Formats: sequence, C-alpha cells, structure tokens
Amino acid sequence: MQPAGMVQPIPAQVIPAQVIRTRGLSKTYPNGQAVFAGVHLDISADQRVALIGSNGAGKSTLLKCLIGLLPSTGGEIMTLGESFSTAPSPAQLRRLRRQIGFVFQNHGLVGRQSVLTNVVQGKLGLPGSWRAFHHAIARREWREEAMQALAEVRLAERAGARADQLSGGQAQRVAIARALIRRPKLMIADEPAASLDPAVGREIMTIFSDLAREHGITLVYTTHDMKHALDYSDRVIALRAGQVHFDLPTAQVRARDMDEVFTHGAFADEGAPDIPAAQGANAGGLLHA
Ligand SMILES: Nc1ncnc2c1ncn2[C@@H]1O[C@H](COP(=O)(O)OP(=O)(O)OP(=O)(O)O)[C@@H](O)[C@H]1O
Repeated sequence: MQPAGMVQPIPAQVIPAQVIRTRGLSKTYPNGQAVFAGVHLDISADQRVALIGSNGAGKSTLLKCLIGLLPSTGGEIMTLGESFSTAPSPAQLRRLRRQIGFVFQNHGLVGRQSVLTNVVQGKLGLPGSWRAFHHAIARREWREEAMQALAEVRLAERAGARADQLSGGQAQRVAIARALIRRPKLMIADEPAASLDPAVGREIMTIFSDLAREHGITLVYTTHDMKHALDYSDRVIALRAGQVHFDLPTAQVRARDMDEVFTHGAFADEGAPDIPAAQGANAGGLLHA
C-alpha cells in the first residue's frame, strides 16, 4: 500500500519519447515571403499527426523545416534527438535521413525499374548502400526485407513488374514500402493521397495509418481532405495565417474548428461563420458540433 500523499512516478516505458519539438519556429523565404512564425510543436513517438491548412498555408514548408530539408529563419527545432536552429549540420542531416521515411504526392518511383528494385532503393543513403541501386546486387536480407515490405502493402505479387506499369494507388503503395524498409522512426507524408480517387485514397491512408501503428512509427502527414485528417490521425494541427490555429487530439476537433481553418480573407481574425456541418467540414458527420 502506498503512503497517502506520495505520488507514484510514471514508469519510464510509458513516457512517450519526443520525436519533434519546436520553439518559436519561423520561416521567411529569401524573396521576403513570410510563411509562419512562433510555431511551438511537441510531437511524441506514439502519434499520427495530420497537418492541415488551406493552399499556401505553409504545410509543406513546415514539414521540410522540421526534417532539415529547408532552413528555418528563427527559433529552435529538435527532431529525433537532433537539435538545431536554422539548419542541421551535414552530420545531423545524414543521421536524420537515416531515420526518416518520406512519401510525397508524386511517388517518385523510377518507372523503367522493377517494383522490387524501387523498394530496395529505399536503403540508399544507409551504410553500404551502393548495393541498393538494383535488387540483383542488393544484400539478400535487403531483398527479403523489400519483399516483406511489399507484402505489408499487399503488392508482393507485382515485385517483378516495371514500376511504370502500376496504377497510381499501386505506385503509392510501392513508395510506402520503399519508405518502410528504411525502418524509419518517423514517416513524413506530404499529401500522399492527393492525386488518387476517393476509394484508393482511403486505402492508402489506411495502409499508412495501420503500418505506423504496427511498427511504432510516428506519422506526420499533410492533407486537404478533412476526412483523411480525422480518420487516420490521433491529432490534428492546423496552420492558418502563419500560425498554429489549433493543435488538438482528433476526438476533440469540432466542425467549427475545421471550417475556420479554411476561411480566407479579411475575416481571418474574427472567427469563421458557423457553417452548417453538412456543408462544411462535417460532411462526413464525424465532428463534434
Ligand atoms: N521556394 C519558395 N520561395 C518563395 N516562396 C515560397 C517557396 N515555396 C513556397 N513558397 C510560398 O510559401 C507559402 C507556403 O507554401 P507551402 O507550399 O509550404 O504551402 P502548403 O500549405 O503546403 O500549400 P499547398 O496546400 O498548396 O501545397 C506559399 O505562399 C508559397 O507560395
């Protein structure tokens, strides 16, 4: 029995490790285009995070700053234990790249190469990775890992096909497999379902979300699709007018919150009109009023 008044310490293993932390982060492009300022984020290892905002809100810019692909112009970033302001050092960038999987709207596969080679190439940039240029010279365990990753995205039977013979959804599944064989701690996906039809888009988001949970990968994805933001995340972060407009557990996001994010113009600081849910973000009936 614990004495009254004594606080039981939280066991270390249930404290989720922090994967991304920013303080006062800002970004202005060299042409003077200010994108965001004063961004504070804390993303822990167990989270799947949807980053939303209207066109030009700065989602892609923020993602790239977080992983050191773009220099920020103010504030501090800590990603996967690497702390930097402005930009990571070359050594930090190498370490970051080894731990991060990327998937973009345009899957970026090499069309004339096989699906298997494209997946093995996910190992490029890792030690000894010259052998990842083609599956025929890849280490046997990498080929096996690539086949396993293809099985996880339910595409093992197309391993020998040329990548340019795949549908858009299949190509995106290969891109996910390619990211997966890096065994990433963090998966960054910039509008991964944007060019897909609704059913295939849902399939891709389901694969992402399930794999992130099964492998314990932190997932940060951008989307314009509010249902995708709500259905596949634990948390939604909204950018608007250069600020974090809200940062909420998904279950607490209300229709009005979503509608505000996509309200443009001079009313920006006055709050969004209360759009009926059926016309607004709540078309899927998922949100709290
Ligand atoms: N290389 C650049 N130089 C100058 N301005 C840029 C550059 N890249 C993006 N921008 C501007 O920065 C702002 C944010 O762009 P960003 O692509 O990050 O937004 P986004 O929220 O991802 O947009 P979308 O949803 O349309 O992809 C926009 O005004 C854009 O025009």
